[in-house]
Amino acid sequence: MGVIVVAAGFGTRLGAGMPKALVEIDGEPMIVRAVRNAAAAGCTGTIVVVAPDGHLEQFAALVGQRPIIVAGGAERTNSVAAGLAALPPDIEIVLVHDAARAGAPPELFDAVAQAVCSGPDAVVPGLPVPDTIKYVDADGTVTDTPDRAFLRAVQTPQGFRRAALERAHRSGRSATDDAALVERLGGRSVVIDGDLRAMKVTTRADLDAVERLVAHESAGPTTPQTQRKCTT
Ligand SMILES: Nc1ccn([C@@H]2O[C@H](COP(=O)(O)OP(=O)(O)OP(=O)(O)O)[C@@H](O)[C@H]2O)c(=O)n1
Ligand SMILES: C[C@](O)(CO)[C@H](O)COP(=O)(O)O
Repeated sequence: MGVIVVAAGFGTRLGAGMPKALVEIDGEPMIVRAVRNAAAAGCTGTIVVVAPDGHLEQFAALVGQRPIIVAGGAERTNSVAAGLAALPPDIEIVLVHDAARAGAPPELFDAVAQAVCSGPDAVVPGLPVPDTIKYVDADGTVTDTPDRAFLRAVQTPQGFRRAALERAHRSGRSATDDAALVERLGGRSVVIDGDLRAMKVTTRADLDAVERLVAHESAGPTTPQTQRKCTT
């Protein structure tokens, strides 16, 4: 299995004055934490890190020898495509992960990989949505209130049959997640249980929340970060 860790965004909404993947959580850059968690999953073979153009050497020094490092593009979709192009040809299952979700644990990578092996084109971890969601039109008039029992807030890593992901990227479309590209071409995409630790750092408030989550975890019993067995 290959894992593409997209880390080429600049983190405008966080406003840290550096690429977001270099911002530290508990004293460790997000890219280091994300790659360590991906590498600890038993199913992981090749790792590709997609870094901001102009920062490749800096990222290579942080993540060590194992990952392949490539430059990203203007949009997240372009960065995923760059990572996909760098994967060795024999890899058939691909996970796409945001460095901004650095706390996603190794067991989530393995759960996604195993679910892909059971048949669908795309597998997405997701959590129930606690708020009531409204569809609104341009002037704010509510056009619908979907039943939240059928809604999930989706995370990464998202897993794919490589052929389905490549086909989706060849469509030339853009989307905020890769599964949507697969779904638009009629691919079967399924949601499995997500994990709170995979929350995304977008704003300063998110970074503070993740720091609190990590502090809370390190105060309790720890999960050993040993190499896990892959059953796919
Ligand atoms: N051109 C881009 C844009 C985003 N990403 C990556 O996609 C993930 C999710 O994107 P987001 O959280 O929106 O990150 P940024 O684009 O950095 O944030 P912002 O929109 O605030 O600038 C991040 O790990 C980010 O590094 C990427 O590799 N290439
Ligand atoms: C892929 C993603 O993390 C799933 O929730 C999300 O869609 C990324 O969106 P962003 O706007 O690039 O943060």
